[in-house]
Amino acid sequence: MIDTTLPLTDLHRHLDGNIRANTILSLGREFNIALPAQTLDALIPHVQVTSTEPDLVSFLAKLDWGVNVLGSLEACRRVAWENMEDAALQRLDYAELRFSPGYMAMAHNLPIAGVVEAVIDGVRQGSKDFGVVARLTGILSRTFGEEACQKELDGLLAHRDGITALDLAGDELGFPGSRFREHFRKARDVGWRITVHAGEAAGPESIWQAIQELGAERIGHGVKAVEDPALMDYLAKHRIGIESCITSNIQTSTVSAIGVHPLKTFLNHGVLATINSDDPAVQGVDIRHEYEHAAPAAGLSVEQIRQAQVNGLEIAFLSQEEKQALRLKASTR
Ligand SMILES: O=c1[nH]cnc2c1ncn2[C@@H]1O[C@H](CO)[C@@H](O)[C@H]1O
Ligand SMILES: [Zn+2]
Repeated sequence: MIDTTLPLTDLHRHLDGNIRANTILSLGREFNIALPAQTLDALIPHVQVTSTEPDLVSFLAKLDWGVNVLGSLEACRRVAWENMEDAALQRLDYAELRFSPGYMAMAHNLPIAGVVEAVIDGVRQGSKDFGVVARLTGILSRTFGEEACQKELDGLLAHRDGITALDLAGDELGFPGSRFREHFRKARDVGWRITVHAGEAAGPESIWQAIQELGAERIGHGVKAVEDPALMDYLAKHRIGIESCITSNIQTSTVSAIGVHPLKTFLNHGVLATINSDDPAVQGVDIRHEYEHAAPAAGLSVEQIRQAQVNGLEIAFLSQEEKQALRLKASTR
């Protein structure tokens, strides 16, 4: 189902939602952190979603052990580098990795700007070592409020050249985008691209808000857009990309069953929708699973899956020249 003559992209992957269970064990030992289990098998249920969670916030709690073991900046660098190794193992040509430096810094009170620097460094090194093109998106974790997000933004701005875009993630219902207008104005002022998690836990109004007030050029999840025909038309007309993450949407109970996932509706409507992973290690899936199993189960035809793959490069935060280089590489392998 993956067309190997086209670049394979993953535009929506949380680097801090993709910390290997084995690495959690190893860092737990290194920093003497009492983990809920000492063996891989026993740890899995604590760090991985094994069935559907009742809502987004319960799902997000599964990411906590991964960041709780980040006891040093070197640990942050390590998980960033391992994310690039994972990207290569999954045969990605292009990975957009996102991370919340404030969330990663929290448990051990690490300097936020230091976390940003360590992640940039780990991803750069990994990109070289494994030959996968990567870009980084900074996340403001809305769950911790406006002030914490301002500190997070400052840390990201301290290394602005290593960052391509800004995103807003976390508890969408409790912390609406309207609280973060100023943060995103600053991000646009320094020339960052904008993508926002919206229409996942909240309704279509949250997607309108992200576009009109935060300047979102792409939307993470956006599942609730199908409830608003005018929004569907707007997304298609203005080429606002949708980063769909099918398995994630089932596990967070955002979508009630895989057969009714709206990705095929987006594609039928001419929306630039794409297939992505979200938090692979926490979900127990990878991008290939999303293309080969989740997308067909969500009712996508072979042609629609191919269209989603084409869209992945189309809406990537890359220049036309960078996209063309990736197309050429894929078409001649
Ligand atoms: O599916 C998701 N929806 C909303 N927020 C998410 C999702 N997965 C992870 N995060 C959030 O992203 C930050 C870490 O990168 C954290 O704020 C985490 O809660
Ligand atoms: Zn996400």
